[in-house]
Amino acid sequence: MNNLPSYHAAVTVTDDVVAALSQLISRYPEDKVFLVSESNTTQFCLPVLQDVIGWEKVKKTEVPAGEENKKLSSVEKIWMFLSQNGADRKSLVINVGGGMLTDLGSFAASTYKRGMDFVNVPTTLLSQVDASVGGKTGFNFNGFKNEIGVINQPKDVIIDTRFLKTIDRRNFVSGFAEMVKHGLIRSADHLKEVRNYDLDLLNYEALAGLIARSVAIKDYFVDKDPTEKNIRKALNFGHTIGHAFESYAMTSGKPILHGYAVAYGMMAELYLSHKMAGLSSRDLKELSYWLMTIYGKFDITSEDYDALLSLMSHDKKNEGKRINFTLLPKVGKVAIDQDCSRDLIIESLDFYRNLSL
Ligand SMILES: NC(=O)c1ccc[n+]([C@@H]2O[C@H](COP(=O)([O-])OP(=O)(O)OC[C@H]3O[C@@H](n4cnc5c(N)ncnc54)[C@H](O)[C@@H]3O)[C@@H](O)[C@H]2O)c1
Ligand SMILES: O=C(O)C(=O)C[C@@H](O)[C@H](O)[C@H](O)COP(=O)(O)O
Ligand SMILES: [Zn+2]
Repeated sequence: MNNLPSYHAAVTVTDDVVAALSQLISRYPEDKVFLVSESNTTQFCLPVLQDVIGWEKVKKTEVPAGEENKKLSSVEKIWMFLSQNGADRKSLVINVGGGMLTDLGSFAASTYKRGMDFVNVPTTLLSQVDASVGGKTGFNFNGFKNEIGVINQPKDVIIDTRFLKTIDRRNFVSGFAEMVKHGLIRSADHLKEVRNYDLDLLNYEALAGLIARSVAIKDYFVDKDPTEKNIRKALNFGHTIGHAFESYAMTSGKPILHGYAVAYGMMAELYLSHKMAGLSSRDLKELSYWLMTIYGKFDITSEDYDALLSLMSHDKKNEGKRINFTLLPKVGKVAIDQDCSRDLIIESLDFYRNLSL
């Protein structure tokens, strides 16, 4: 078990989630521990936790799975469960799921009676390397990604790669995109080891170390700027355009996974990095092409540009009417608070659309 250095929350990468959770639960009154899962993690993940000490006393609820359920009514269901089962400010919520679930459950715990302790047990690659760590919580609202939320740190994050053995390939590859992002924004060496990871072989032993180093990069930025006033925006590379793709796909009835949306966003924002921040044309071509070989493309036409630009204008990093980006002068270096013009964003969407194998 290795505890990564952290700001408020321990981040524990372990091969024994049962022992880690048993130890944490023992610190709370036995009738004050509550568990939130979703339909898939109830099926695939809760059986792993049956031997947690005190498990039979843990009160459990379940919300429907899927990004489309990362919404207010799911939060209300969790609040009602907590309220009807005697949760109080000294209670603990255990969130067992991917990023959709940990965002929802963390928000519900952070707002119930103005806040109770919660621990995240991430069960997807994306949540293990990104979503469960750093305290961003919340849900989608009015067609915008993470429109409602707070930043509030978990008491602990318990990462056990055994949960990853039941996620499907597309969701594995989705999480891989955030690992690529961590390499791009912080470390050429980490990017190299991520790119060398064989997505067809899936070596879980090697993966645990990769996850620990990826989470450490997220931890580095969160530790420096927990409330995203400046350098934490590095973690948002690919997201100004990526979130617009994700929201647009959702409303057009053909949802795309978050990591795929981020990969498409990174392809376009690499172009902006070249034009605005000095990324070499060699790196632009090589990196955008490599991403496309893994993620393919999200089909858009120039007819979609106005809707996409409107979605980008809602990005939470924006100030006034300017659309704010985090860009990449080179691999391992970021340039935050880069405002890009409408025309240049359209150029980046043209670049993205013209990418081909
Ligand atoms: N708070 C943050 O810092 C942060 C960071 C990145 C992403 N996010 C959010 O996270 C969400 C994406 O997270 P995700 O990719 O984990 O999606 P997800 O939580 O929807 O999980 C993906 C799919 O895998 C299923 N699943 C989860 N664990 C499983 C397991 N062990 N075995 C089998 N199936 C399993 C889920 O039911 C779902 O169908 C988005 O809403 C994104 O906005 C938040
Ligand atoms: O933790 C952060 O900060 C991030 O930006 C991590 C992102 O990967 C994640 O998708 C986050 O939810 C996006 O934040 P948002 O503020 O753009 O909604
Ligand atoms: Zn993300």
